[in-house]
Amino acid sequence: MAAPSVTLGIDLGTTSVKAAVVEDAPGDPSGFVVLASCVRAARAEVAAQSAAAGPQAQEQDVNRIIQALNECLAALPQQQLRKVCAIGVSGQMHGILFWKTGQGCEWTEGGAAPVFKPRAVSHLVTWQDGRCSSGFLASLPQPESHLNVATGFGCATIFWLLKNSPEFLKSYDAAGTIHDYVVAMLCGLPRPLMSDQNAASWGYFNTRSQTWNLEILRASGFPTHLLPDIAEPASEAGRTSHAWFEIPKGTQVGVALGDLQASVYSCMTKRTDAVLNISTSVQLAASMPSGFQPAQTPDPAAPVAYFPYFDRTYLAVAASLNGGNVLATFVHMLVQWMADLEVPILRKKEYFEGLEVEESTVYSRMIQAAVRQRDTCLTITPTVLGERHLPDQLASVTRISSSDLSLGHVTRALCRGIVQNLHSMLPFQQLKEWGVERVVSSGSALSRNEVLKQEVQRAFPFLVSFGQDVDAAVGAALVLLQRNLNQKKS
Ligand SMILES: Nc1ncnc2c1ncn2[C@@H]1O[C@H](COP(=O)(O)OP(=O)(O)OP(=O)(O)O)[C@@H](O)[C@H]1O
Ligand SMILES: O=C(CO)[C@@H](O)[C@H](O)[C@H](O)[C@H](O)CO
Repeated sequence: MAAPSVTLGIDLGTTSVKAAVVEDAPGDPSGFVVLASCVRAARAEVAAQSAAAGPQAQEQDVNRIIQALNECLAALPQQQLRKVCAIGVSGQMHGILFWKTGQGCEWTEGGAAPVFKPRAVSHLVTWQDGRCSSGFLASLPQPESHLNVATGFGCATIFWLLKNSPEFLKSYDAAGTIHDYVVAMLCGLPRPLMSDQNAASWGYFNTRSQTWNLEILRASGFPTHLLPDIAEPASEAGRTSHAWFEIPKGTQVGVALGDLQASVYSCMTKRTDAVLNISTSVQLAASMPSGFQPAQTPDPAAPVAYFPYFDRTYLAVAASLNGGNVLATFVHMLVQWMADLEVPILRKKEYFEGLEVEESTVYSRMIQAAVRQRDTCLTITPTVLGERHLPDQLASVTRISSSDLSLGHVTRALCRGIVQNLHSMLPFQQLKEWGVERVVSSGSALSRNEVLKQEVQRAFPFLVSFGQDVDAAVGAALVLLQRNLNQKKS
């Protein structure tokens, strides 16, 4: 049998959903070609289901995420989808949604294309959720894991719901990340499967033994039946239970990856590469030598964490919570100010409190202004979400002089601040000590922002090569493609 070579990759990000159709190309230097790709904004933010979650809550409507996914699939060339033999999925890590087994979705096959729609599902409580205060986290049992537990991690969210909304939890009997949910729905899985990459991102998971901390969790009354079964990342989760767009029923679907690992996989070609991804958040990752094992107890103050990669290897990662989302917050603030001041400009597509504003126009004007403003003394520490190792250190602006207040100055200072904040977490010189020779970058917040690119070039003591904006989707496809090719060879 021919190895499946046309593979669909999907990345369910915080801001956008991306899809890419990738084919094996032995003649190409990279070994593959991207036949087609598509990105759609999810615009999924919603008010929290529980009022007790407070203003720090961050939830997304799963219907809107799946709608963006459907729009992506509909926009891809249907004749290429017909050739898809395998589907790899990745997405925003740490977050959690709940559903009722057997009722998580409904398939409609009568319309233009067969699709599934979410049914008995909760909102997705995302990795940006801030409902678990430092005090609440300190009250939780100590995990038996090298990774600490932070707000926005699936298990912390379950603990919070157990305390504040126990009735809500009783309405559901399955849980997963958004990408685990999509895999479970595509295959009609009775119980969701989760890779160690995503399990580690929920907390209370031991990567060495590949098991959840069941005893510790049970002793605290945690509903352990909500924890998914563990399986190798990109191993076969199942086969599509229905035709999906033009993708045939019975197509192989891989166990979902974390978006961090998928982005890294798409562009780390050598062990001496480090990967810088700037999308909604930022990650700077370098691979640890095989055999490396992180210390078995978490260090809550450490800005660098070790995330499981493939084949029991680890990535050393500075995962900053403050990346493109900081620029997005600034854009929302400007738009809100324009609405408050009733400035009748930029009337086009998006509604904001009655005023229609095209956000992409705001992005392009502020980026152009900062391209012209090549330097600034204005200093912005952009940590509006805090950091996992410093949750209470919020953003600040210093060295404000009356000559440095233009849009160009502020945008340049914001972009510089994002890069400097990352540098404070993992000094770039450290990469050299780890043997890194080159930095490859990914993420659309970077690929679409010339000023951010300039600041990256300025700060890194390396050549930085810039990638495309659908990297995690390409990575999700590639892992599966290469796994299938290797299985064919062996
Ligand atoms: N028109 C634009 N021009 C430049 N940058 C933009 C524009 N629109 C959004 N952005 C930036 O892109 C970021 C989102 O990037 P991206 O679409 O890669 O996110 P994502 O893949 O959903 O994120 P993640 O993978 O972290 O979940 C926004 O936070 C914002 O900073
Ligand atoms: O940015 C994300 C989602 O859009 C996250 O999944 C990050 O990848 C994650 O927070 C981080 O990289 C690891 O903690």
